[in-house]
Amino acid sequence: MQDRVAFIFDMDGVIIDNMQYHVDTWLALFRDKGHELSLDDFLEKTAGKKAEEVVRMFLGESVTDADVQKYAEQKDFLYRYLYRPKLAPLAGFMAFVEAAKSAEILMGVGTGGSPENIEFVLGGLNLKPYFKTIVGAANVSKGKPDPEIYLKAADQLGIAPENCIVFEDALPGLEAARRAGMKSVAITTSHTEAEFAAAESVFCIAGDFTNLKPLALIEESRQAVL
Ligand SMILES: O=P(O)(O)OC[C@H]1O[C@@H](O)[C@H](O)[C@@H](O)[C@@H]1O
Repeated sequence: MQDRVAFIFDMDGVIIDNMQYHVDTWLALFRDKGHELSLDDFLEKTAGKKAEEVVRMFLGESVTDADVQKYAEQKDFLYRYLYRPKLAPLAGFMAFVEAAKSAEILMGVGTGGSPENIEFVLGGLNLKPYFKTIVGAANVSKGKPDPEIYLKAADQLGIAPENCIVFEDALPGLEAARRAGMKSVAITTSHTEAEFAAAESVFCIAGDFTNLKPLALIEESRQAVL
């Protein structure tokens, strides 16, 4: 009998297409603090990190812990305010998780998002019942590309890392999956297909979930030699 497989979904950029809102609100926050950032690679540097890590990355160690917390909350409040009217699952996602549920595939979420942002997305879209575990920024000491988020999710699902398939849109997230020993499906909401060329854990690239079928994907991951 073949080992049981689990799906672990990144949240932002995979379950919903919102990463531009995170970028815009981060840049607004830093502008407000006197730092005009116009980095092409902002997303690559920050996606999937804990918000506190992102604040420290650009404002340094001189900021107090209380201010780091306050700035992260200000940015996330603005993000939720701006993104709320657009809140919707990525195309095909609902049918995909319904099919995975019918096939009794265990599912979890591994995100760098805060508890408030997780509730906003997964609570707001009534998605929480699909997931046996939801690991977020508050549950780990390090955000992506550290593998801690994905390893913790695998552990809570009770599935060995090599039998977990990660769904990711961000390069640090794919690196986290690789370091966790997991294969990945790359979703092109934040990057082009070409930008995933060096991502070693990726066995499948898709724009959204419309053409993805859970059991076919598991078969494809088993055949993939990475
Ligand atoms: O893509 P993930 O892991 O769901 O990460 C979401 C996080 O990604 C980071 O880039 C943002 O700065 C956070 O604010 C956001 O919550």
